[in-house]
Amino acid sequence: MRTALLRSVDTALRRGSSSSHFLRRPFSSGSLPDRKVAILGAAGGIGQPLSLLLKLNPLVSSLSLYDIAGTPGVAADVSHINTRAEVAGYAGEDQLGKALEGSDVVIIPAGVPRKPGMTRDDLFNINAGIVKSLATAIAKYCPNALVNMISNPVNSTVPIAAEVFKKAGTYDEKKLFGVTTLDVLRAKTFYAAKAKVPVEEVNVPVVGGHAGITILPLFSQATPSNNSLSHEDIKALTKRTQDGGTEVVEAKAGKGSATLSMAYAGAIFAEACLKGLNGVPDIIECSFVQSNITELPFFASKVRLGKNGVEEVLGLGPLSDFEKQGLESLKSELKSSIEKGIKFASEN
Ligand SMILES: NC(=O)c1ccc[n+]([C@@H]2O[C@H](COP(=O)([O-])OP(=O)(O)OC[C@H]3O[C@@H](n4cnc5c(N)ncnc54)[C@H](O)[C@@H]3O)[C@@H](O)[C@H]2O)c1
Ligand SMILES: O=C(O)C[C@H](O)C(=O)O
Repeated sequence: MRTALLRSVDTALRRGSSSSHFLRRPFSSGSLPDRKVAILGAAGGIGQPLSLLLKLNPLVSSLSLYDIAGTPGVAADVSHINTRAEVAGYAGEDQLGKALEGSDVVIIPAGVPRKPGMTRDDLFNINAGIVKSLATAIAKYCPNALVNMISNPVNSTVPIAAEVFKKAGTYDEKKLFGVTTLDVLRAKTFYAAKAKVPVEEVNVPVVGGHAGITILPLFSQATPSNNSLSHEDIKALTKRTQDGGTEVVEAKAGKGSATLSMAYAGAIFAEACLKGLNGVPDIIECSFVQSNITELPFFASKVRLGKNGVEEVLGLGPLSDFEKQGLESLKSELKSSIEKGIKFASEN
């Protein structure tokens, strides 16, 4: 029973991403380099399942779980799982340095989630300060780590972190990522159901940013293609992907936003970063990064990951007229969210 369960989890996880290999058994960690991953906000709704998924990942040798409180319990719990990663829990600001020291990848799901009726930007006032203080500590204790920003509003928190790193003299644009993987998972899931194609084979790039209309799925590039989808179908799929976060917030009715699907998305993206660091070729994921593929200074698109983080920001590829229109419409909102983050970091 246990073996059958593990096998089906394994298959599901591996199918979720072409690059994912969680739980592949048997695995040998003998030839894998040591990699420390820190999760900031590890006791939260995303942090806990994300800690579990990373404990299951053989690429992780050291898992550092930090939060303002509650992390010793989470760490003790996941540490009993018989996988490679050594787990340590750190609680409170005086332990943040220790949690971060030596990290190769830092994942940040720290901050408040939405309630029904709120936009992601409504979280700015609380989360901007949290992200700023955590970025300040990263600049001090692990300036070379790849930073995976999950905390919302991602369109502003990534520019905030960039400004903090610039001020500290540690900014490397190749090492800062807004995690938009959940948008990609949603686009794949919704497309597969509508196009009636096997979900594990689907690929759909999602570009732009991570809020409302700034989330732009490129269904014209979806594979396997399905030419029988109408313009109305594509419009509906686009809207559902853009509103995916809100769909979960409303269903949870005041108990937060996506946590389980986000933990899975965060684990996929962190694994892609680790594979890139380890020199595995052709690791490509969408992410919100410093970019010059449009006139905006940060933009989500496909990026190739390598030993130093972003190896190449890939272009948008051919867009349908509907997508071209979506791209033009998202620019002003995305620009002002980016500027809001930069302004906050420079004034505070
Ligand atoms: N990028 C995405 O696609 C995506 C998806 C889902 C949620 N999110 C965002 O992720 C964030 C977290 O969501 P959640 O559901 O896990 O919330 P949560 O409230 O369940 O957990 C957040 C955790 O952050 C901790 N925290 C607060 N301040 C901290 C600090 N200074 N240092 C360390 N930890 C701190 C809290 O103690 C808590 O444990 C929210 O901002 C949410 O909007 C982003
Ligand atoms: O929607 C939210 O507030 C959380 C997250 O950004 C999501 O897309 O699920």
